[in-house]
Amino acid sequence: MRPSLMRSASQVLRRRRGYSSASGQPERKVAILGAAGGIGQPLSLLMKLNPLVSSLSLYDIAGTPGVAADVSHINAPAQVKGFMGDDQLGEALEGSDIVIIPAGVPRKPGMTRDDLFNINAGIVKNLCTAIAKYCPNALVNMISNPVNSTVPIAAEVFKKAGTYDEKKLFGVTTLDVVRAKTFYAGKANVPVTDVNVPVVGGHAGITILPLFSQATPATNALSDEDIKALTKRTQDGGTEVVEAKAGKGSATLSMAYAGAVFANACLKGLNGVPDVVECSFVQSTVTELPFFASKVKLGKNGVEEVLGLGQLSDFEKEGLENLKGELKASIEKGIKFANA
Ligand SMILES: NC(=O)C1=CN([C@@H]2O[C@H](COP(=O)(O)OP(=O)(O)OC[C@H]3O[C@@H](n4cnc5c(N)ncnc54)[C@H](O)[C@@H]3O)[C@@H](O)[C@H]2O)C=CC1
Ligand SMILES: O=C([O-])CC(=O)C(=O)O
Repeated sequence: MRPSLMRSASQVLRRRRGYSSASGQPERKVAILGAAGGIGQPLSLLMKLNPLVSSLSLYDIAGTPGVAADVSHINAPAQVKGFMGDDQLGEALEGSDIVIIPAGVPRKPGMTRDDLFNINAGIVKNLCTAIAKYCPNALVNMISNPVNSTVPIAAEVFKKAGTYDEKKLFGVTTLDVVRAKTFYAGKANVPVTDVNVPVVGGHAGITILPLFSQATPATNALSDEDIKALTKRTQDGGTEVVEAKAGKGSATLSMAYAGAVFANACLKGLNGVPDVVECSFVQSTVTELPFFASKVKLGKNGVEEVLGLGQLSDFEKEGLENLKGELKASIEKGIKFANA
């Protein structure tokens, strides 16, 4: 066969198997729910730029035609489509490999993440009901706060629909890791791009537990007081941004970055790249709590393995015990809401 004919035959075969002819990567559809919001817009941009994405579906209750038209002009491979309103939610979701959810209201100064529960719990419940119907096999990346409750809500909705797979539901806590890395690098005076810090627990106040004793590159330049201050700054990172924005919302740009990092890790896992590990808030047996954030190995079906906590310092052991009460209450609040 002529080389050009051989090439086109293999392209047809790849397309039939769901492979993109151009890149040799599997076709991957990513949907973003809340795509016209403060996080949604820069996250849409970053996902359009991700070469692993072949189809990008941008859904919101308003504003998505403009965002989709804008992002679609970027000369990157992903095909972009905008969807607006309930009527178009099904089409937006159908065939999705990953659904990222940054839909809902953000904090204003003086509020806790739990103060968002009353509005965001209902939004997440409705969106997850649609996910169960239109793309029950998708990985779900939950960004909407309070994550400590919205993830259990999603799990309950999926259980009721008979579609729950604990390997496919993730609370996105990557921003805590991003912050811990940045703050550690600044204090330890090491190159930020080399830094790794696991962050475990949950995603609110003291439930955010960075494990600086496991940070790499290791340093002995930090005192116990330094570690305490770094821990507190990581736990209060969201509030630092909320206060600086003075009523105009919470972290959007750093969150879009973190959301894109986590979605990219999920895509790599789905595509069979080995040893992809990120921290995430998932169904867990690492502690006695039913959901917990820790390092997670990502694979072709989502969670391949929930990794343990490793060796903790006394300060971290104390932090772990102190966070359990609040985290348990937030999880139970979500479960109760979903079953009401
Ligand atoms: N997990 C994390 O680390 C972080 C989570 N967040 C959370 O992300 C959420 C979104 O934050 P922002 O983008 O700043 O808020 P935003 O208000 O700028 O955008 C939210 C978007 O959600 C949309 N929306 C509302 N109801 C919807 C529905 N039923 N279906 C689809 N879209 C809907 C709105 O139209 C809006 O475009 C908040 O709950 C915030 O607390 C924010 C930062 C970090
Ligand atoms: O603080 C907030 O409300 C938003 C958030 O979750 C974060 O920035 O970590």
